[in-house]
Amino acid sequence: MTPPPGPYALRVRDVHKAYRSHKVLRGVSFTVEPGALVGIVGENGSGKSTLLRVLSGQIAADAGEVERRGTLGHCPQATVLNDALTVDQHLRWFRTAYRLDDTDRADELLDELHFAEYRNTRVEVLSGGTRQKLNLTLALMHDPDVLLLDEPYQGFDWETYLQFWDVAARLRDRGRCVLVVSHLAWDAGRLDVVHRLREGVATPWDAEALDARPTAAAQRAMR
Ligand SMILES: Nc1ncnc2c1ncn2[C@@H]1O[C@H](COP(=O)(O)OP(=O)(O)OP(=O)(O)O)[C@@H](O)[C@H]1O
Repeated sequence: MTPPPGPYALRVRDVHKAYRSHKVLRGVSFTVEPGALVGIVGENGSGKSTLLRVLSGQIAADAGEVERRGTLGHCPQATVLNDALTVDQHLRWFRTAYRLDDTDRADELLDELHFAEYRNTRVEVLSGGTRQKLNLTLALMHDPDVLLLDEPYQGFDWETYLQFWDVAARLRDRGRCVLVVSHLAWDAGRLDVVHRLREGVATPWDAEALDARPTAAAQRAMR
């Protein structure tokens, strides 16, 4: 497939990835422009996390090309945190790793995602949802150009889930490329473009065809 001309933040061309004989990605191609909020959906096991790991460079594709313009923020599904450190210690650690002058952006995110009260709490005693908020903050605090977020709101309460989408929309409005892995049908209405992974390839998905509103039962399940 020939990608469309023009500016892009992320260009994926004919990416293949197998685990031994299990062919998970069998020719994934798409292009994401700067300033786009894009969803990757698909059933469990369809290869969404594998695709994000390939896009982030965490694992190598067997074939195909990934071109990325600008800095990367990757929020993996499994949190990579140090139990012995507090939230603040994580922020200082990542400030150094990212070579930032301050933690201003992280401080904003602590407020926006409602977990500033845990600044001095060690990760080992944080709830799963709060760990995930820290995981997401660490992926966003250097204001990267391309964001790869693998179900970043896992364990969030409903208010914080909504807040996450506000944060993602503002990043998109500031020209960032935001890619969100989701298996929740009701997220589709919040996304500019949705790619569905099935049988190893990505195809555009018509969000209009879905009822993008969560049911009351679904909202309760998120609490
Ligand atoms: N390191 C690995 N070694 C072998 N098989 C793997 C590995 N990682 C993933 N798989 C397999 O590859 C397939 C795709 O997995 P992946 O985690 O990418 O799917 P997913 O769409 O993200 O699933 P989910 O919605 O459950 O998170 C699955 O069948 C999984 O068992």
